[in-house]
Amino acid sequence: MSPSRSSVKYHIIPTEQNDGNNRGKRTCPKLTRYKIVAIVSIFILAITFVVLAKSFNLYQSSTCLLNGANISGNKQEHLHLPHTKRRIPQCLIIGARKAGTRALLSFLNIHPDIQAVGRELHFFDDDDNYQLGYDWYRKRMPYSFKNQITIEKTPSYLVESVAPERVYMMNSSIKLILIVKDPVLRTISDYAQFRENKVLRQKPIIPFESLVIDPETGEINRSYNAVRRSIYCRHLQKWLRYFSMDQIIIVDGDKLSKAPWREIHKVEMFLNIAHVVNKDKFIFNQTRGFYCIRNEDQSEKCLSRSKGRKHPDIQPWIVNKLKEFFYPFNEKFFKMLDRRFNWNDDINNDEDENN
Ligand SMILES: Nc1ncnc2c1ncn2[C@@H]1O[C@H](COP(=O)(O)OS(=O)(=O)O)[C@@H](OP(=O)(O)O)[C@H]1O
Repeated sequence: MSPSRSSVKYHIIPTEQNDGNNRGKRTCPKLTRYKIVAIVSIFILAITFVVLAKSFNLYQSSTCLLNGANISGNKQEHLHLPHTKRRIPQCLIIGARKAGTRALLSFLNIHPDIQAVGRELHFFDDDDNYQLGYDWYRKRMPYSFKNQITIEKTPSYLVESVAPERVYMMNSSIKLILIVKDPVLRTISDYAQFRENKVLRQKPIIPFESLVIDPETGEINRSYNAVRRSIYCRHLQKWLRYFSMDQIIIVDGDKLSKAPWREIHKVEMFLNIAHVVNKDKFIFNQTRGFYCIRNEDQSEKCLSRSKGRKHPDIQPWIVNKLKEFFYPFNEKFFKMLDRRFNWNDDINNDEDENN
């Protein structure tokens, strides 16, 4: 006989939820609440840890860039770390063109207290750029911490007459770096660049002689830009109308090629920053004939191929003529600095300064 529906008895099986006093209520026992609090706390701690680790990592990688990987590029310019902002430079490399300005900037940029602008911004010498204002200029600076010095280099600032006053109006206490090399070598280097550009564009090459020698007088052509740029005393004079000599450091470009750490040490002192860029930071590259930056992994970072290019052979009589020509200007320059360079050492020139 099959049991009738009404006679079947169903028993409720007690469960955790519907058992005893707690029947029908969702409760959270004390232990579980603690568990939740603990899990949430661990989660928050983990997130904090990840955020901290990330910013530390970012800082490390930016230091790495500063420590050498950034010789010709300007990668860190785009790194916007917390507490950094773009600042108007507190220091400028004003020239001289072809004297080693790029090497100087790149080597200084190894220093953690320095942020260098990779590009030449031509702000103070180019009217169109200057019209764009300080904000345009500032926006082209790399991000920097408060304690870091921003440096910009544009070698034509040295020779463009408008530049000193404009720089002074922006910051009268700015620090200026002028790197110079033997004016004869500098003139030839200037020509070598001009010549290479012609070759690359497949344009006719004008010989050095026809540019540097005035065909009418047979003397040095003073209006040839490569010559004009090497008359350092004239350009420095214009800067000294606005700035005192203790705001300007003169770097020896010839020495910078041979032992960069020595010249950089002088600049570190001038900028009141610790001596960091020592000999260990460089490797001599035999093929290039120049020092390159030693990266942390011991690899080297050299300047681009446009630096240290082969110079054309210049006839000795032209070289001698150039030496004689620059002699009095060099003497004047040495007097202004109260310091001599060896550029005039092999010349017997009894003439008084006549320029
Ligand atoms: N370490 C290192 N590597 C390569 N080149 C070096 C270095 N140190 C100094 N120099 C010299 O720098 C010269 C180029 O000068 P600038 O950088 O001022 O040139 S520019 O005005 O920016 O075009 C360049 O001139 P050239 O040799 O005529 O090419 C070099 O002599």
